[in-house]
Amino acid sequence: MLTFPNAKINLGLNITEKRPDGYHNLETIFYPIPVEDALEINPLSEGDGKYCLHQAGMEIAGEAENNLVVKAYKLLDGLFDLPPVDIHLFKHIPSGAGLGGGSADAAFMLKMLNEKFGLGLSTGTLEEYAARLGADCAFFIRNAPTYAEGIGNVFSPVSLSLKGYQLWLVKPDIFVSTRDAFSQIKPHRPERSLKETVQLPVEAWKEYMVNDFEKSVFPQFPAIGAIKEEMYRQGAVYASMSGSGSSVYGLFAADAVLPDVDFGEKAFVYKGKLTV
Ligand SMILES: C[C@](O)(CO)[C@H](O)COP(=O)(O)OP(=O)(O)OC[C@H]1O[C@@H](n2ccc(N)nc2=O)[C@H](O)[C@@H]1O
Ligand SMILES: Nc1ncnc2c1ncn2[C@@H]1O[C@H](COP(=O)(O)OP(=O)(O)OP(=O)(O)O)[C@@H](O)[C@H]1O
Repeated sequence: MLTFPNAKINLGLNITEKRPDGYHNLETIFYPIPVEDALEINPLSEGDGKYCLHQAGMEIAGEAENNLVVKAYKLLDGLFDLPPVDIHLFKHIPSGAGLGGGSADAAFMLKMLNEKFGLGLSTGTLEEYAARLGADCAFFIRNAPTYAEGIGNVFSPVSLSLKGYQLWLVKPDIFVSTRDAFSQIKPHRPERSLKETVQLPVEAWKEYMVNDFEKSVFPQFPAIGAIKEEMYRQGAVYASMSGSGSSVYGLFAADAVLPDVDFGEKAFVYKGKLTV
């Protein structure tokens, strides 16, 4: 069985307070985008292990047992004693990009195992299991535009469609540590909630919709801020960093012509139409 976990972007990201446990409460909107990994499971007949992970595409740091698709398998295996599986993961979504690629893989693995082995888990239960694997993971179960608060794990649906807009996404060859990015933030409540801001026309977002991480990340990595400026120079209706970076996206009108821009040899670049 084959599935295609997709990435997300953050539309706005307000970090509102630091919690006693060291984490931060925030509000953001997760929006699915058509940048995808490929993930396949087949019955595993050789050896006496319960899983075997084969990886291709972009490299992922860390051991196989720390891969979130393996963690997802182990979680359900612990509850349902699943048959052994052979896992193939083709990595196309850049990691450490604020695109939630690892979280997407984990959530899609849960959904695929549920279907393949007829576990009968409801969407709510899958979300609960996904949340154990990472705060962002649960979003990818429904995979629809979502307003998130708490530590990014308390969801409500948001009525919004960017279908038809062109997305230009650039992830430069720069690593931003999410933990460090959080540690440099002075949390505050925005003047108006993102829930209201997102209902404004997309043309007004530039003025009101903010990713709080930009304030600390751009001075440290000016090349990331420069990508956002380039997006606006090229006519973006709205541009922002996603999550804690380092990727930056621009939303462009359906008929805009997006030129070739050199963002560096190792930069990941995607251009395409939003489909939801
Ligand atoms: C900022 C977002 O990209 C928004 O989409 C995500 O919430 C970040 O999620 P992530 O990359 O999966 O991050 P995690 O691996 O959960 O957390 C990394 C580190 O960031 C800090 N962290 C994370 C989430 C949060 N709400 N408050 C925090 O302070 C913690 O120090 C944590 O140890
Ligand atoms: N299947 C996976 N794909 C990518 N990274 C994985 C995976 N499993 C575990 N990881 C680990 O998770 C880390 C973060 O990866 P991810 O692709 O989710 O990045 P991110 O863009 O920072 O996500 P976020 O939007 O949640 O900040 C990687 O550095 C890697 O060590």
